[in-house]
Amino acid sequence: MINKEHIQKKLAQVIYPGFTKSIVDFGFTKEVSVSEERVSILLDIPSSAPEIEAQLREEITKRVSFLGDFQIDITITKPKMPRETSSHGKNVLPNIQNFVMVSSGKGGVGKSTTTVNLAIALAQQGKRVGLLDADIYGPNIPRMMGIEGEQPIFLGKTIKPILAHDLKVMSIGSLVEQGASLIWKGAMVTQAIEQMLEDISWGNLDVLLFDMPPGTGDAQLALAQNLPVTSGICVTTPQKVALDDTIRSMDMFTQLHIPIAGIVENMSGFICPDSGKEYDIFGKGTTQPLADAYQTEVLGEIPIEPAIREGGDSGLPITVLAPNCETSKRYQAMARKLWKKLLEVNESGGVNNEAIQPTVF
Ligand SMILES: Nc1ncnc2c1ncn2[C@@H]1O[C@H](COP(=O)(O)OP(=O)(O)OP(=O)(O)O)[C@@H](O)[C@H]1O
Repeated sequence: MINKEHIQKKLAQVIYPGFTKSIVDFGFTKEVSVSEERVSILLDIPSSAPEIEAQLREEITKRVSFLGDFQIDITITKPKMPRETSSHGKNVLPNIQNFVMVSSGKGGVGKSTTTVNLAIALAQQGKRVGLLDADIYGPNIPRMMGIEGEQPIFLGKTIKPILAHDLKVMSIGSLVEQGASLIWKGAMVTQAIEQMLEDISWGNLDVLLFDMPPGTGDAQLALAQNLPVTSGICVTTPQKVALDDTIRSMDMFTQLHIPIAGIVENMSGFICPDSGKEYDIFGKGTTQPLADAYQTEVLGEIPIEPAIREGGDSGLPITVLAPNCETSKRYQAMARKLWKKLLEVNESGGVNNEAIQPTVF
């Protein structure tokens, strides 16, 4: 007679579509019950895509029916499909359900580090994630993701993103000659962003994150004009001198009609690796009043941690190298908050970028 453990073993062989981990490793199997002639399985998955549900049903039925002749009831709960009308205006990437713009008021605050770890945390939670490095003035995502020097594959006119740590990744750094983009201004930036959006074949994704150049410039405007950006995140550090730049960044989201998901306070305190004690080096908790002023939240406080820098330099981000450490848990919590916000934006009617389209004289 088969029991729950037999079924669990079979479910542990079912790989979640598009990933390398199983539905059991992801924690998507919520209940398994077995009676004489019936097996009931309850799954809770993070994707609303019908093809994922269909693939899972087929794969589970195939594996479990191998154990004997009984009825298999599979219940799958999933987030609601975003309404077709949830976004209005121009959208050049309709196969992607959500777009997240990660910005910072100034350079060097840890914007790329945050984007990479947040994207990985979302993928670890079973989302189909893409990461586009649109930082034309300092594209460093390839190094951080361990794909430096890897050449993108061209399929006719389109470019295939590179797969790394369960993400689809593409960087402007992989597409233009080193240093060439440093002198781009105005229309050239707009053109480059538009070209990148058109040429990369992402396939179906739950979310695409953009690592933007620091500041509030042409790249941000070009992106928001071409896609209904579901949410914006501002990365900052706790020093008071960063405040004005952060305000500019938040105002930009408002002007571009981008719903703000929240602020990330990076380099917030220092956790001593020897004692585990936390010290305030640049300060800590200073961004909460700003979040309140913009009626948003602090998505997370990430401490200064040597492993974060080492992870960035070696191509093994901390969320991959040490997924259970305190900092990785904070990135995980941040990913959950972001996902909740994206669902809320879609539920409440989505985003409209019509008002920011270029005016034709
Ligand atoms: N919390 C942290 N603890 C330790 N090091 C960090 C932390 N956050 C970022 N760093 C390191 O700081 C440096 C700058 O980070 P990063 O490149 O992410 O910043 P950025 O804001 O994207 O910069 P840019 O403006 O050049 O794009 C990197 O070496 C990174 O590894």
